[in-house]
Amino acid sequence: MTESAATPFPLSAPDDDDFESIDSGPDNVRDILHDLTDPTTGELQLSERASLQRVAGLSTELADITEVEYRQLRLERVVLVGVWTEGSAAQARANMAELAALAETAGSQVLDALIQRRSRPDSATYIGSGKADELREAVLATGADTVICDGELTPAQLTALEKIVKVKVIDRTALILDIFAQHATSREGKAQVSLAQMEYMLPRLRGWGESMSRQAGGRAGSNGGVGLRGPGETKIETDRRRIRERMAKLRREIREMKKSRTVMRAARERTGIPRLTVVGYTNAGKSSLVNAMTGAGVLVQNALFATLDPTTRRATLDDGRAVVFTDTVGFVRHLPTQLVEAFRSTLEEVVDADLLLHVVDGSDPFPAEQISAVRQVIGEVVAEEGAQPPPELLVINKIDAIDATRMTELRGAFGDAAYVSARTGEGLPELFERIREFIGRSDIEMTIDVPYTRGDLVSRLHEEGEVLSAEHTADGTTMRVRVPAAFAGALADLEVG
Ligand SMILES: Nc1nc2c(ncn2[C@@H]2O[C@H](COP(=O)(O)OP(=O)(O)OP(=O)(O)O)[C@@H](O)[C@H]2O)c(=O)[nH]1
Ligand SMILES: [Mg+2]
Repeated sequence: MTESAATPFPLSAPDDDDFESIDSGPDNVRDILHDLTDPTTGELQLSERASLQRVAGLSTELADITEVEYRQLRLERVVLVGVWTEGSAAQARANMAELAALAETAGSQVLDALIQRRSRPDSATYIGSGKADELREAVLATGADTVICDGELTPAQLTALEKIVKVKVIDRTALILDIFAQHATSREGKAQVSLAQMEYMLPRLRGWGESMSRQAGGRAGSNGGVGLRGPGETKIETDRRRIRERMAKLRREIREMKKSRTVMRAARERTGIPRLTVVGYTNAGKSSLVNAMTGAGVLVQNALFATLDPTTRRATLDDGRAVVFTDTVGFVRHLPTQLVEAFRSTLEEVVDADLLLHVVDGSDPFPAEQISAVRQVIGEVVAEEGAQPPPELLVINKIDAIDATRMTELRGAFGDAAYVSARTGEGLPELFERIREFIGRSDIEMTIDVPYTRGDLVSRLHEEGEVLSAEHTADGTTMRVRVPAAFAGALADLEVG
């Protein structure tokens, strides 16, 4: 066994100050990784490189195999591979279709997809070794430059599989991180994604580091101490330390950004305007629904994770009452834990909501799976915050795209849901009615005397509550109102009788 072949990640020496000027953002992760992997300076002992050249059209891609995950990876021509451990064949196919959609969202062209049925992923190579040879065939036949596995692989599995297929192998986690890196727009979002990427990268650096130090030890005849250690190991130690430092800095920055967002949120809370947070699986139509309900220009795209930063929009219900909608990042099966962690502060919007509108793509073949994936993430976030989950209203969207039979099935499965089409507007009045009903539940009816000097209160009453009757007197207006409990407290002084 050639140890050198197990080293797909040569680490070269970037100058110390390369790390100083990095500011938050996926670009910088890219820079760091580029620095770490500059193929012109490092110990490129990858014997496979020679064999790669046999692959037509790949000669310009040679540098890529030695580069790490993320942006500098050209995810252009990919073969997908999955291990099907449970569920029906249709579900397994749907999972692969989702992986294909994710890959395309990241900018790749999917050339082929292979699934292996087995009770659990192979501990050494994820798919069995026979299948790995087949995968190699598929890579050769299609001229793919990357293999994407539908799962989270250990660093050792990635390395072992890469050795067999001889092109870059990445896993679902790296793919999702990549998409998030491309889509993050706010400073906070970018910082969070960078942090998640580094968290993902760190143990993988270690994995490669270990294989390199073994190799160096072998060459030196033993683990010969300082003078005889391989250059790779020392380098990796430095790199890891720098990445840790960078992560600590990012964490501090994120904490600061979070503070200012908390202030903004507290201001919103004080108004007492009901907060509706729109959650759901990626591509379910959350942003479309927010647009349809508020007329706001929220980004809609037939792409996964189009929305990464929560957007808040105000809308007015039929009775004149104001509500605030927050559109959130979509969820997906096996959302990488690094990302759940990174987006925890953003997902706090979820915990704080008065009502969750859980949007579901009614045209998806397995809506129940999407629903449980979303609920699982919400459950984690809520548990972490030590809070109670807010009440949830299921909203089955895209009913324009399904036939009557499907509709009946859905109604059978999710009887209590609201059925809408953000596209055609069908069902939206009923949805508004459901929201109104919900919001009205905690209302308190009272009669108050509002002095003429309190014009501000009158507009607030219309916005946050309902004015049932108003009668003008010499000093002001006597009003019968229905208001949220929080607001009722502030009106106690004015209450009549
Ligand atoms: N047929 C149909 N398509 C819809 C409907 N609502 C949304 N879509 C489409 O579904 C795709 C995703 O819509 P978005 O609103 O971006 O979905 P999202 O849930 O915000 O997605 P992410 O932000 O990526 O998680 C777009 O192509 C929309 O045009 C609908 O009611 N009917
Ligand atoms: Mg969206």
